[in-house]
Amino acid sequence: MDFYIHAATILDDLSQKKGSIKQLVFNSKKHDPKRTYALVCETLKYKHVLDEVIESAKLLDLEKKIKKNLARVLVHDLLMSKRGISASTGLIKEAILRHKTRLNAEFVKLKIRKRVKSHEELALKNPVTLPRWVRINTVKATQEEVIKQLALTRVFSLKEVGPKTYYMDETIDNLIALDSEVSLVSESCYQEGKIIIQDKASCIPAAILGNQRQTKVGNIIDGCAAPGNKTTHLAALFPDSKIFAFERDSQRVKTLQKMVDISGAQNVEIIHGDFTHSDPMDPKFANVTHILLDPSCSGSGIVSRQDFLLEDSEQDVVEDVNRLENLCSFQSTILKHALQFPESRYVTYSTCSVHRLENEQVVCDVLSQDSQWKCNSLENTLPQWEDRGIPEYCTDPTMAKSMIRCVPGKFGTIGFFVCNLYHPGRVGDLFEKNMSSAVESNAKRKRKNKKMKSIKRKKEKKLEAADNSTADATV
Ligand SMILES: C[S@@+](CC[C@H](N)C(=O)[O-])C[C@H]1O[C@@H](n2cnc3c(N)ncnc32)[C@H](O)[C@@H]1O
Repeated sequence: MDFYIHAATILDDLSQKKGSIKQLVFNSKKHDPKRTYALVCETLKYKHVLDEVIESAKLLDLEKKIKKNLARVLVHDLLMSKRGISASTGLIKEAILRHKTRLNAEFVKLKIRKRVKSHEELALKNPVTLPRWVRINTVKATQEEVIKQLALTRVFSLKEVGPKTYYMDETIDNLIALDSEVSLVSESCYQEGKIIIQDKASCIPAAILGNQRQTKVGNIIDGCAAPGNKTTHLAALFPDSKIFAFERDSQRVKTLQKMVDISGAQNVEIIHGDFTHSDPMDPKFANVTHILLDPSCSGSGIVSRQDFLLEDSEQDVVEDVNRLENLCSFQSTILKHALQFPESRYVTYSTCSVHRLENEQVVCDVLSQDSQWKCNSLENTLPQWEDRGIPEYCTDPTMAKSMIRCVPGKFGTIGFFVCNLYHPGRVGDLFEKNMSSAVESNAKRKRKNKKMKSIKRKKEKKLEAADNSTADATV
């Protein structure tokens, strides 16, 4: 019975907003966490059904010693698990079993009322299902090869994606969306590194950096690299550059190495160490022109597959402000460091957080102390992406245009933030360039219009003259 009491305590803690399901289950070493996790999630999935059955059977009125969450987990297993309640006989189990017939009858009545045959049809459905985003690793394969190997048929909108179909993303090259339920781990093209499972939002930083080629492209730094999604993306986009991939955590370095090996990238040098301790003046980095910085963050943008199980009030776990402030200070330090490399021209800063403190605020704080770096233009920062930084969070609202926000669940992505920075002293002023090119094309258009008008006028004059001569002839 201890197992059920423990699962009920997790449900109590969830309603008191003490943490997420995963945190509460896996931080506590009690019992088998996987089994507890499964029972907690299943109970939440059927909470509305269980509550109705418990209420109709008057279980809590008749068994005053049993609390609501304990009743929920036990009734769940009694009615919905093939094994029933897996606990040795005792007072609590006996109390529930006394009402077995009544509980079963109420459950059958409810199914008839709801016109369903199986209890699975009564489960709460996840309203936010993200597709399975897959990046085709062009180091090893082409789109055509992968699509043929996975035997997929193309559909033309995200909504249409289902089993055995794919949607070709229009924002990021070589990115496809598959059915959210698809499992790819046993597919040979996954095992061979031809495809990389990577959320669309997470592909944006390397894609933006890949477009910054207005001046020379030298080597690249990925300051916070493991597990290596963005490193391998950079390796594919910049085959002629060396990618220096920093990772300070020894376990995660191993994962990074594995991912780089499987991706087939030959241009990555992994550096096991703290990026903030690297020396920007080291001759090794003298030719670094592009930097991708994706530091540790609160992860508040990550859409958990279980979030929908909690009511809004339970989900709203108050973020520890101290923790956010510490992260913000670390993120500012690491971004400041990234801006010190003497030849670097372009830096993207990204997080999978939705918090101002880790996003706009970090960028604004750092730029307020370094006048040499600026926010890049909208034209150079995926202009077609609708959701930008939040102007009210920026010291200068125009900065928000060089920022991208991905709203969790919208357009099939997790919550994400990217800012695109550049060094005008090394590449020239891109705003001025864009402005002058805009002025130039405006002037061109005016010249063209003038020319067209004068051609038209000449033609009209000719016609008039012809008309006049005809009229003359007729008179
Ligand atoms: C958000 S994850 C990076 C994810 C990665 N960019 C990807 O797309 O797969 C942050 C990583 O940075 C590492 N990290 C944090 N601080 C670091 C530092 N000062 N130097 C190097 N690595 C650091 C963490 O250990 C973690 O692996």
